[in-house]
Amino acid sequence: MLVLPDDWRPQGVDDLEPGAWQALRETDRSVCVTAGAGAGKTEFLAQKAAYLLQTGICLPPKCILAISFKRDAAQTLKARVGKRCPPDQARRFHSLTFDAFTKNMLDRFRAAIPQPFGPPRNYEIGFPRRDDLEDFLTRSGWRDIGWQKFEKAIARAPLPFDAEGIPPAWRELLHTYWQEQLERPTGTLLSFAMINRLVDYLLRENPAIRRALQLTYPFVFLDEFQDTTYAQYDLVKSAFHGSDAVFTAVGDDKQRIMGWAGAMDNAFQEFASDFNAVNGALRFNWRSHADLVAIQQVIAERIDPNVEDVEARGQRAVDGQVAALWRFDTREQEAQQIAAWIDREIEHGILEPHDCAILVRMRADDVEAELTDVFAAQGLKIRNLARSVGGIAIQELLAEELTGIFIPLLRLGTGERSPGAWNATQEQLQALFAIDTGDERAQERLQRSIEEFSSTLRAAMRDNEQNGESAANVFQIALEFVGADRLRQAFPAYRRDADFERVRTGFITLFCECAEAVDAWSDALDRFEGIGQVPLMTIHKSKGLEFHTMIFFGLDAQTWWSLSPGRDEELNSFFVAFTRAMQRAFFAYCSERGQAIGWLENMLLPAGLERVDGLLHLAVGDE
Ligand SMILES: Nc1ncnc2c1ncn2[C@@H]1O[C@H](COP(=O)(O)OP(=O)(O)OP(=O)(O)O)[C@@H](O)[C@H]1O
Repeated sequence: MLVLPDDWRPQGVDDLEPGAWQALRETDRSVCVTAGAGAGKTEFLAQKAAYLLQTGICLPPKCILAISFKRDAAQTLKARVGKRCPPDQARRFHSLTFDAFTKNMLDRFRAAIPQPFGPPRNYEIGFPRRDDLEDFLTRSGWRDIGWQKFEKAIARAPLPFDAEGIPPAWRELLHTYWQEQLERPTGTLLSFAMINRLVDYLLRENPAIRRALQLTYPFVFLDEFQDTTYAQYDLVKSAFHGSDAVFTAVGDDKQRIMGWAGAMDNAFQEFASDFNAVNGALRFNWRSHADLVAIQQVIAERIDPNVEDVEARGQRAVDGQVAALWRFDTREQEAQQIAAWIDREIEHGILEPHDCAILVRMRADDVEAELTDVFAAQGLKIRNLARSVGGIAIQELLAEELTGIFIPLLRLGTGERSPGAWNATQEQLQALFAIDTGDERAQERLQRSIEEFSSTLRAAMRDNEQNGESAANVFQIALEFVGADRLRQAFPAYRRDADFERVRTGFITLFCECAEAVDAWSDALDRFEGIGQVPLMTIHKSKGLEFHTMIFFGLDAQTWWSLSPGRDEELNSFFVAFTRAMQRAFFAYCSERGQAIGWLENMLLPAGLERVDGLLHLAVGDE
């Protein structure tokens, strides 16, 4: 059932701000929306997708392509549209990361890439390190140019290097590098930067593929546009420039943290001029309350003295300090008192463990080792999202399609009532088995097969002792029910063996580990998802997330050595992390580890933050 555009209302939220309404109704020409942290950019894109699909402005078989930078951002967007639109509409919303989009294109149209650049089907994906590039440059007699400059040239130079402006000697160097990677005796090795160049070449050389892409996607969303690299932007232009595609680009210059990786200096201006886009702006912050927003603005002004005022829409739900600098004498004291503080907050019903994130500058594994026992003594469990399980980081694994399908599916076997898991399974399998929502008989058949599956799974979980072996077995039952082939066909990201195996192995590894650690299957699945655990992550990986309370851990001059004025991106990263807090943000450091960061204190103390020496008075339960 379609809705008239004038009758359409946002779903899941009461309303949108005026700027968002304007940008949502802009469906004939491209629009470029700038907005600060928590302004609801992701939410706005989800609402705009619902608007286009539910009003029929984007009618079948046309689809919307949404490109994000991070896997969790792409997943969040997809989930929000999935919640608001019936499956046959939600299926036409394709939310992918930039890398997933280019890799899908390569895997589908590899054969159309002109030789000698077309890679074989079984290429491997690699992340060349400094040593690899320096080794190549040394062998080629070009060491003096520096590996970083060469890395940039690989990422930027359009294939087949015949563009004006590329000097002949560079052409030869790049060509030799590509040939080496394509013809390695152990198999072709491509980086995502190279995949981008291949797809850009593919689109420039094949008007029919380009046209098909344009016909499929009359609407294209670009999330976190501030981090678009020159190479990614070239590819967007190769794919859509000159077409009727209507773009909606959203972003925030203050959250630009990928300059080191080649992000454009002035992405918004270039985009607005190339795609004749109108500008829009969002002024609200729905995430954080006014007291936190006031501090955010102090940091924002450091990044951009002309920053616009923001209207805080979050409601303050806590008493006492919402931000402070916590100073400790020793590391032991620091860990113990923070654990005691979190425990007390949980006891008072202010927090759930997973609402309180611990953010570190780097080396989350070391911090995990440092905190685990101290937290355990307090009855708390740390969930290190950066930890790798079977070759994939837990944070990445949790955002995988496979995880999204198998967690609710496995919950059906635990014997606990879970309408959420049942509905999620039904919706996902409906999409996976391509069942039409109007086909009642097919729906009934699906229902029956889910019932049969859940009783088989229940028996397997009930009749076997819960351990790693039985967990692997239970996962296998679920995989056979869904069908590995079907799954891999439905998700292009899993088509190559290596990609599917990496995720499958990661899932089994973590699931087995969780099954060993607790006694009930439902607890194992909760543990897998991080429910009831205190998340630990690096500030870089906090982008796009939000938490009730955040504790920046080890915020001393040594650990955060690079966070200094003049290092714009470090300040931007810090701003991104700080703006994840809905209610409170604390900065902890201890004298044993290093000095306080002077410039940070100089910025935050005048903004109203206090320095608190130790938290002992709080840990004993005093209010
Ligand atoms: N119109 C709205 N009404 C109420 N809540 C909203 C609205 N828009 C967004 N929110 C809520 O505000 C929070 C921030 O929204 P969202 O994640 O979309 O912001 P964002 O601009 O993408 O954030 P950031 O760039 O800081 O990651 C979320 O919890 C979201 O549910």
